Amino acid sequence: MAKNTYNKSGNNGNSYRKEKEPEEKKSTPKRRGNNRWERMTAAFSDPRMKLSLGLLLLFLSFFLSIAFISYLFTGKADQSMVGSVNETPIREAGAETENWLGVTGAFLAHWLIYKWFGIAAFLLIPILFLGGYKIVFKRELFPIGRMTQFSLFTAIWLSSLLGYLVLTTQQQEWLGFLSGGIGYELASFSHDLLGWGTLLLIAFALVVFIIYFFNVTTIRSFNVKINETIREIEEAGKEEVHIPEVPVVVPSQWNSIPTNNDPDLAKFAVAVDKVEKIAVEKPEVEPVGQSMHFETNLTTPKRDIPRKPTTEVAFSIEQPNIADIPLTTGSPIKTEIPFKIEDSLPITENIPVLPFDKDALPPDLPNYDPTLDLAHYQYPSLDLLDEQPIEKAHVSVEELEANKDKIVETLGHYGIGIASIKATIGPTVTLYEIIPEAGIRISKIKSLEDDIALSLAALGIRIIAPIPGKGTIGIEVPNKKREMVSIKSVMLSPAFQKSDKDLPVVMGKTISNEVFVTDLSKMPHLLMAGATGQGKSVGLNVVLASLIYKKHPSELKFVLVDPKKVELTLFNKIERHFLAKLPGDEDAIITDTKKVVHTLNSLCVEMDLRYDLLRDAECRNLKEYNTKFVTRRLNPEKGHRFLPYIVLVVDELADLMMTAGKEVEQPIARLAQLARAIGIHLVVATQRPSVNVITGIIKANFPARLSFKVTSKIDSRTILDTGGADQLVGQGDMLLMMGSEIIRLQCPFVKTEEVERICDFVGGQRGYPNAYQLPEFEGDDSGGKEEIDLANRDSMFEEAARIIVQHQQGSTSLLQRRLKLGYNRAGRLIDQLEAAGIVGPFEGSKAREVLISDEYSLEQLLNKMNDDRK
Ligand SMILES: Nc1ncnc2c1ncn2[C@@H]1O[C@H](COP(=O)(O)OP(=O)(O)OP(=O)(O)O)[C@@H](O)[C@H]1O
Repeated sequence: MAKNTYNKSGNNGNSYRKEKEPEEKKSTPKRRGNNRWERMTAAFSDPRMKLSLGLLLLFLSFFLSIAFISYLFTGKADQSMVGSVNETPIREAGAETENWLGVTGAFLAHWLIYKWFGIAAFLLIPILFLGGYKIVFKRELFPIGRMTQFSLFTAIWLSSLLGYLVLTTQQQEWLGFLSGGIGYELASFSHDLLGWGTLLLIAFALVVFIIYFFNVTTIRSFNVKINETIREIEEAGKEEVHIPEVPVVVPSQWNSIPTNNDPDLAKFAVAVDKVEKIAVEKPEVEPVGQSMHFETNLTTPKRDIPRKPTTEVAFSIEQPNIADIPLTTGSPIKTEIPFKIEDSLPITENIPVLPFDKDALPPDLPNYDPTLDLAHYQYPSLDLLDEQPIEKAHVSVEELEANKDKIVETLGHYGIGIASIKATIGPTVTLYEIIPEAGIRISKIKSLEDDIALSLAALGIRIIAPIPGKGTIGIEVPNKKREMVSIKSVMLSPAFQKSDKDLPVVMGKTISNEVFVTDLSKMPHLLMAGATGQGKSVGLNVVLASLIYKKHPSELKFVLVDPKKVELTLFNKIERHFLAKLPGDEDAIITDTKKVVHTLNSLCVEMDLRYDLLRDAECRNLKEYNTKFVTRRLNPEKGHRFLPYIVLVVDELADLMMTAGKEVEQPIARLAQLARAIGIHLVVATQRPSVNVITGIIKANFPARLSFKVTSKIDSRTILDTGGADQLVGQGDMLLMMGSEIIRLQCPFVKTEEVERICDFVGGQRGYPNAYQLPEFEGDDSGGKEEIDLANRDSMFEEAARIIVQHQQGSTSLLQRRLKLGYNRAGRLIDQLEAAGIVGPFEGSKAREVLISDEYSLEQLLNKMNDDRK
């Protein structure tokens, strides 16, 4: 890895050295000769002089080229003239000379070729040309130093070789120009000493020159050099894009996204558009949260070099520390990459660094099918339910007329005139809708409710004044002979059969004999009340049966709480299909109050886990999340899983509230408040709808409330915020309040044997190996905490501390997920963190308070702990 160095002297070099003291500062006296030398160098540094010198060298190179070429043809003829040039007047000599460049051309060629280097003298020409070109055009066509070395060696070496040729052929007169005088003399001298060994010497000289010239150190690298040279030539048409050392800051929040094969390998991409991808192997990486550096060269064909910074560079980084980075969905990291192509391109603006989507799973995978684990599961059929004799509610014309007359008469006693009256016969009651004469106040009619009931001599008169959305006044009068609404009859209805609701529940029949199907996921929780024997247990069975009929075991789990210990035991049989329980518990149906508290808190933990998953997946609710999971857009290796709905059924809240009070109230309220989005729904029943059971906080979080007959108006108000439930006629006659609307319904009847048959049918099929496991909940009742020895800290203590502080959330489940730990170890870690003062004490279902606010303070604390241990 190249490191940026700097030069204290302030120049741009990469080396650091002391600058020499300026000569002037030395106190030695100046000599006169120095002045002349300075004037000369000053004259040569004059740009005009430089240009003239450069042109002179270029001129000489052309001059010699012509003179030398001419010499090859005229050299012989001019030889005698050159030999007698001192004795012959210059004009005469000029007239005799045949060289194209006159006496000077002939003279220079004769000396340089014939006398000195032979034809190797031609190698002087490129030296002169390159020197002149460099001075004139301020550009180097070829490294002039290397060219000079090459030319001088070759001139001597070639003339020696040719000299040896001339010598051994004894053709000096004819061939002497090939070797020149120097070559011939060297060859003669060597021949006298070595004989034909001269050739070996010449060959050896060539090898030594190559070694030095190409910087060869071994024979293998010699080959490599040649290959490199070949490659250099091949790459001559390419230009190099250099991306200098770039700091890429990995925020502490960002995730490592380990690969399947190599958990230590994290990948990042630098998007610069187009060009090609390049992988950088193992650049140095500093710890996460700080910066890492990489440097790379992009080689790309010249024509593809973008004028704008449009390159994509992908590089992989080995990060030994990255396995412990908390996994979160990372947003792109931005960094600045100065991007240069030989000064010709502008430096780029911000180039985003994007994480590779490793979340993306192979696109050709089919959708995930949650039902495949129990692919042969058979939904229960309606044949399991009893055929009920069709006993329609029978209200005779006489009964209708008599009731009508009584209503008109009773109201008449109180001065209320009736404009019109009509009757609708329901399964349990008949609704008389009346339109009073003009000027009658509705509140007056409502206040006469009891008097009218007395006059009609029947129980269960309910006055609805006015009927919402109709503007009429309703008087519900129980039928003398009521209709039994069988569960089979309502389940057979298209409203239930064709329902596409997420959690469809058939609630019963309305006053106008319509089957009423509701969606529990929309309710999203249901509070049920009713005096004993009025149909609550039947109602709960109807809810459970509806869901079992419509959902696959992979989509729905029940948590059943039955303090009465008898009502829900039938559902034990479907434990491995539809029930959820705490790990290690034998019974799936919870009857013990202490276990109820644990289970409720465990559901709160499950809720928190689910919220984390939804947040990671950037989904707003369970449906979106599951859709994303099914379509393979969530990676199971990151903890994502298909999330079934969980329906918590509590039969008899009153018992629990009496024995556990707040311990039960808090988690129920918390679940009711928050659990709707993550698919946990509550159905809570009580026979005592008093304010100490249905507390304000519980009531406020259950917008959907259902009441069977209750014993008093006060109870009715407690559950429904209005009277009316006390006027019901029992046996499944009920009022359902959803928001501000109250509907009277007849709950369907399901016998215990029918429920048993359904459970036998489901339970008789192959199920999951176990009930659905709820997360373990760490209660504060698990006996006194053992003394925590911080000297023997868990090996993951520091990582756990960092995660907790980074997220500012002291939760065991967070550690479980981030560190992939079992509950017990994560729990121990939390205890140690508490002992170390990093998190606060246990706070029920809420996450513990984090006492360290930032990572810096944490590191200080950790360092201190490490020092103490030493
Ligand atoms: N929907 C219904 N249709 C007809 N009869 C019903 C209906 N619901 C309940 N009954 C009758 O009322 C009886 C008592 O019902 P259920 O056991 O559901 O009452 P409960 O409210 O659960 O009482 P407890 O609180 O004592 O358990 C049933 O045995 C049945 O005869």
